Amino acid sequence: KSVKPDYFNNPMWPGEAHSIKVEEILYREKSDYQEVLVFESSTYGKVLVLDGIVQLTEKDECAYQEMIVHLPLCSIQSPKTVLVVGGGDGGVLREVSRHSSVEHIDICEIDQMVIDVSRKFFPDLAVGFEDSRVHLHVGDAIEFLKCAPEGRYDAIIVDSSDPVGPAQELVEKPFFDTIAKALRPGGVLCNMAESMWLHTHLIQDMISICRETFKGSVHYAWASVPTYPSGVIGFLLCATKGPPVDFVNPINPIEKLEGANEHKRELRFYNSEMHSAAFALPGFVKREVSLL
Ligand SMILES: NCCCCCc1nc2ccccc2[nH]1
Repeated sequence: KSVKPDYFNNPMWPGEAHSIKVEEILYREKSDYQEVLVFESSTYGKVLVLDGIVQLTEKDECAYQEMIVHLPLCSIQSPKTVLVVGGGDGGVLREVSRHSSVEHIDICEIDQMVIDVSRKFFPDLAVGFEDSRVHLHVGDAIEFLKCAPEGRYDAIIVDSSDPVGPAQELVEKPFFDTIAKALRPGGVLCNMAESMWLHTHLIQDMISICRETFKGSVHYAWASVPTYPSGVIGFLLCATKGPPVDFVNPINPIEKLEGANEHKRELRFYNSEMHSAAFALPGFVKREVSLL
């Protein structure tokens, strides 16, 4: 008899499970790293699921992709070299390419299957790979960053899956050390930083590591993503020692960027007001997560 999976027994959000109505399974294979699933939902468009965890849906991916990219890139004057860790669906690349000051984009994604699946089922995200500034490296970001030249990047964006299994190392101190080394002085890091409703301990751990590693500033922002557990996702923003970075008031507002809103599809979530508002935190977060 088939054993019903215990939906409530999962490491990231024990005791809760989320359901989206499936109209049709479009793809389901195991890569060398994870199970890759794509299905047509009845109300959120196509959905990408890795090892049972929703990574994105066509309806609300804009919130995550736009915020994780423009929160860092609009916080520095003229970003030129950018590294994307993960992000194999291409959505982050689509957003980075809105910035005409950017000259070189490296992306390091470990799973070729995610790239292939995105190209086939999520053309509006995979369009990011078509930009001539993009240089794709399929492999482990831990190794990639160990070999990265010192001070190479203005911005590094870590679009990882959850720190369970292979991505666990992406929230540990050695990895943050390699990131700090690869960033120029006053360079910025933005990485996915879980949910303030569910993971304040993990967020605190990450902030403590980052405060040690990035002598500059460390900030926490968040956005509403309805198909993520608890309905929100957080972002950790760090700046290396150097010209001070004001994350809350964008020095390089997207509204002033020529062509940022036309090509690739207009912005659907991010703007400078959402940027500043994203750093406003509830009382319980201020108490549980010390950002000083
Ligand atoms: N590259 C996609 C990043 C999101 C992965 C899935 C996910 N969704 C989340 C919601 C709350 C906390 C952690 C989460 N992790």
